[in-house]
Amino acid sequence: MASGLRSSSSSSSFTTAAGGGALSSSGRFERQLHGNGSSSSSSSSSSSAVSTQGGVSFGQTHLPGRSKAPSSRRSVTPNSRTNSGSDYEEDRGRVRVAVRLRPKNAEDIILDSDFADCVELQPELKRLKLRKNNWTSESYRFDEVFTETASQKRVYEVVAKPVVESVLNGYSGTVMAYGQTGTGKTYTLGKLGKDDASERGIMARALEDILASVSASDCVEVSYFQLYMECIQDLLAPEKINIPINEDPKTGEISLPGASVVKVQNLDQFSQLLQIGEANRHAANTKLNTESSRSHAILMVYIRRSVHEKVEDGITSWEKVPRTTLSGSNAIPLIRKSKLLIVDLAGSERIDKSGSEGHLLEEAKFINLSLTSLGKCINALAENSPHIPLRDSKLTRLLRDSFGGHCSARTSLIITIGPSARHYAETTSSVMFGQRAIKIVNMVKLKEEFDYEGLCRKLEHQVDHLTAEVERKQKLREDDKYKLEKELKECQDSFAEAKRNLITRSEFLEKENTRLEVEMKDLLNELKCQKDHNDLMSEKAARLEVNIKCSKQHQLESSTYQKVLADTTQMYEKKIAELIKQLKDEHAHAKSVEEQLNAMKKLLNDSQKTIQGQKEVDELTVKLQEMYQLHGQTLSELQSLKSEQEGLLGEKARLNEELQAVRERLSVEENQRKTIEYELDKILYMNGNTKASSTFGTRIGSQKTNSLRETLSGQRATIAKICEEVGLQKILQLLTSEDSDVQIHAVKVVANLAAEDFNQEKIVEEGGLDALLMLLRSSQNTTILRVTSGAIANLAMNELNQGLIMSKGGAQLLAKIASKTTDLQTLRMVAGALANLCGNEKLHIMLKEDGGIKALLEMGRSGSNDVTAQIARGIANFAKCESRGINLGQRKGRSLLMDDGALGWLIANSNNSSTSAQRHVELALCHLAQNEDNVEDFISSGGVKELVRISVESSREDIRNLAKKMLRSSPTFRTIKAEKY
Ligand SMILES: Nc1ncnc2c1ncn2[C@@H]1O[C@H](COP(=O)(O)OP(=O)(O)OP(=O)(O)O)[C@@H](O)[C@H]1O
Repeated sequence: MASGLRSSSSSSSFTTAAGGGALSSSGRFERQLHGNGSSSSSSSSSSSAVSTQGGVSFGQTHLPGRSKAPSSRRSVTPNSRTNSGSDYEEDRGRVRVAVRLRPKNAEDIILDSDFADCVELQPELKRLKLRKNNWTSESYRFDEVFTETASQKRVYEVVAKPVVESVLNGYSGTVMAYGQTGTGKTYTLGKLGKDDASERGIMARALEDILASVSASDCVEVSYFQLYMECIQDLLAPEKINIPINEDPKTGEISLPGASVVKVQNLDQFSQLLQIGEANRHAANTKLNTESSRSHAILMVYIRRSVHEKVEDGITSWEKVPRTTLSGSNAIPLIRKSKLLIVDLAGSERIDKSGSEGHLLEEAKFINLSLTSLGKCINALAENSPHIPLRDSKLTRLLRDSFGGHCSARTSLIITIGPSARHYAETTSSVMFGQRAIKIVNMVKLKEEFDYEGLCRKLEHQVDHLTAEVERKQKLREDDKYKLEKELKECQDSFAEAKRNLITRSEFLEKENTRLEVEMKDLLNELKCQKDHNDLMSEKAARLEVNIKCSKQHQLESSTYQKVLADTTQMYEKKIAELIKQLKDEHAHAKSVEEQLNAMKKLLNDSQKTIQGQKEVDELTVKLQEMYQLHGQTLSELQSLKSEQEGLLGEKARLNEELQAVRERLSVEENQRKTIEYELDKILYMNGNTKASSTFGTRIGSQKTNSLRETLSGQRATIAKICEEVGLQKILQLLTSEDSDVQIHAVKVVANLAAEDFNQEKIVEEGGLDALLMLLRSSQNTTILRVTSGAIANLAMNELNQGLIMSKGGAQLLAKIASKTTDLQTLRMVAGALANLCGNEKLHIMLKEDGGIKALLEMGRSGSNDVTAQIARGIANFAKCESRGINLGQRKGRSLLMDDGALGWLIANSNNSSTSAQRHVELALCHLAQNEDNVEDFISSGGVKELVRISVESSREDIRNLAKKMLRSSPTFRTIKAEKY
C-alpha cells in the first residue's frame, strides 16, 4: 500500500524562473520531529466519525484521544545530504504561482463577442498578455499558465503534486487559489467529480495520492472550516462557530481549539466529508443571502508517519518502515508529522464593481479586509520588509506558515482569471497579486554547516593509515637488518673458513717446503758424497793406472750421474718455483677475501647506520602526536574561523544589498535621463512610428520591465502636465503651424492625449478633430499623415466622436489616404480608424457611400498581418452590428458588405496566420451567415464550405458552436450541408 508517490516534479512541476543557489553536497539537514515520548496509542483507529478535541495545533497537532504529553523535538543531522531532485530541493522555498484561464461562459459569449479578449496566453513561454486596448498590452511571466482547455489532472500535477510529495516527506505545504468570483477557484480546488473522475479537483486528488502513499500504521486526518467575516466556522460541524485561533507564544504555532479532526481511511470517506463541508458552506451562504462563495474555505490535512533512523558506519539514513519491525534492532522509532493546507479564497473583486450594499457591503469589506491584509503581507514579504503584518486579520494569522513562515512550508498559488475584457481591472489586479507572490521565498529548513565530524573521521583515518605505514616500514627495516646480519654472519663464517683453509694450506706448503729443502739437502749431500766418491775414484784411477779402461768407464758413469743430478736439480727448482707462485696466489686470494670482508664490514656499518632510522620513526611518532594536538587546535580554530566567516558573509550580504540599492537608484536616474532625451521618440513609438521604434523600440524590447512601464505612464503624466500648463488650445493651434517640425511634434502630443478616454471629448470640443482632419486633407508629410491617422483612430474609439468624424468627411479622407500611401504603419492606423467606425451601425450606410468599406478591403493588398487584423476586425464589427439589427427586427435585406466584395475577402483570408485576424474573419463569416438574404452569396462564393470548416476546425469553441448554430438554423444551409458534406 505504501507504494509512495512517483515524482513527476521534474517534468511536470513548475520549472524555476528564479530561485536560490545550489546547495553544496556537504552540510547539515535539519528536521523537526516529534519524539516518541507521548503515547502512540490513539483513538484515531476507532472510527471515522467526527471527533472533538481540546485543541488542534499546527506542527504539534493534538490528535483525537491523545494525551497532551509534551512532544519532544529533535534535530537530525545526516552526515551527507543527497542532491536528489535538485530543482525541487534548491528552489523549495520560493512560492510557485500559476495562472488558469476559465473558458468563456454563456454570458461572456453574449456580451463580449464584439470585443477582443483582454487576455492572451502564451503557454509555451509561460507568459500572459493583458490587452488594454488595440494598441497597448502588458506581458507577465509565471511558473505556469494554463489555457482554458487545461485538464484538472494537469493542473493538479503541476501545481499541487510537488507540494503533496513534500508534505509526505515531512514538510508543511499550502495550495491556494486566488481570483475574482466565478473564475474557477472552487472548480480548481474543490470539484468532487462524482460522475466523472477526470473532473476531480486538487483536494480530492491530493487525498487520493496521500492515502495511496501512507502505510497502515500511518495516520491521515482532516479539518475543514471556513473564515467568514473574521469568524471561523467548522464546516464538518457547522454548529461550531467563532472558533478561536491560539498561538503558541514560544513557537508561534497556530491551533484551533474545538475544531473537528476526522481520521480519513479511504477516498470515498473523504469525498463524503468534502460533500458535507460544501453543503454546510452552501447552506451558510444561502442563509446569508449570498450567491457565490464569499467565505475563505480552508482544508487542513494532518499526516503522521512512522519512520526510523538507522545508523550504519556512522551514516544516518531515514527509512520508512512498518512499526513492528523496529523493535530489537538498532533502529530509533520516530513519528514524522506534517500538514497540508488547501485554501479556497473568497472572490477578489472590488466592492464598487460587485455592487454590494448594506450587509453585503459589510461582508465585502470584511472579505476585503482579510484579502487586503493578505495582499499587504505578500507585498511586505515580496519586498523583504522587516515587518510582516501577519496579525492584521485571521486569514493571515492562519496562513502564517504558508508565506515566509517559520516552518519550511512549500506553497503553490493558482491565480484564476476569466477572459472577458469587461473585467480587465479585476483580472489585472489578480495577475499583479500573483506577480508579487512569485517573489516570495519561504524560509527553507535545510541548514548548511561544515561537517566537522566527517573531517575528524577523515583525519583519524589518515593517522591510522600513517601509523600502519610507519609500522610497515619499521618491520621492513627490521627484516632488512636481520637479512644483513645474516649475510654478514655468512660472510664472517666464509671468511673464517677461508682463513682456516689459508692457514692449513700455508702450513702444508711450509711443511712441503721444509720437506723439499730437506730432500734438496739430502740430494746435495748425496751429490757431495757422489762428488767425494768421484774424487776418490779419480784418486783410485790415478792410483789405479792399470785399470784405465775401468777408470774411463767410471768417468762415463760419473758424467751420466752428473746429468741425472742436473736434471733432478732442475726439476726440483722448477717445482719450488711453482710452489712459490702458488703461495703468492694464495696470498692474493687471501687479500681479496680480506677486501670482501672489509666491504662486508662496511656494509654492516651502513646497515647499523640504517638502524638509526628507527630513531627517525620514533621522532615521526612524536610528530604524529604533535599532529593530534595540532588537529585539536585546528578544529577549534576552524570553529572560530567559521563564526568569523558567518559574520563576514552577513556583512557581505548587507553590503550587496546596499550596492543593489545604489545600482537601482542609479538605474532609475539613468532611465529618467534617457526618458527625457527620448520623450518624443516614445510618443512616436506608441503611435507606431517605425523610425522612432528603430531607436526607442530597440530599447523598449530590451528593457521590458515594470520600471519602464512605470516610466511610460510617467511620460504620459508628463505630457498631460505639459498640456495642462500650456493649454490644449495652444497645442491645437500648433497643428496649423507653417513649420512642419512644429506640426509633427504637436500632432504627436495630440495623438498621445487622444489615447486616454478622458481627453477625447475635450480634444473634439476644442476643435482638435477639425484641425486633425485639416491635416489629413492638406499635409503631404508621411509622418504627419501617419500620426494624424493614429490620433483619429484613437478618437474613433469613442462612440460620441464617430458620428462627428463621419459627418466631417473623415471616412472619405481616410479612404483617400489609404489609396495613396504604402506606409504599413499609416495603413494600420487608417484601417484601425475605419474598423472602429464599422462598429457603429447608424453610420453603416454613410461609411459605405463614402468608400470606407471599399478602402478598408483594398488595404489588404499590403499583405501586412497587422493591417489584415484591423480589416478583419472592422468587417467583423460591421457584420455583428448587421446581425444584431436583423435579430432585433430593425434591419432587412442583403448585407451592405456584399457589394464591396467583403465575403470574397473573408473567404480568401480565412486561413490567415495571425490568430487575431483569423478569429475576426471567422466571427464575421458566422454573423453574415445569420442573414437569410446573404445565403445566395454564400452558395455562389463557396462560403458554405468555409462555414462547415469553421464549425469543425476553429480553435475557439464558442466560434465553432456559433458556426454550427448558423448551419443548423438556415434550411438552405442544412440541405447543402447534408448533400455535400
Ligand atoms: N476551468 C474550467 N472549466 C470549466 N468550467 C469552469 C472552469 N472554471 C470554472 N468553471 C465554471 O465556472 C463557474 C464558476 O466557477 P467557481 O464557482 O469555481 O468560481 P469561483 O472562483 O470559486 O467563484 P466564487 O469566488 O464565487 O466562489 C462554475 O460553474 C464552474 O463549473
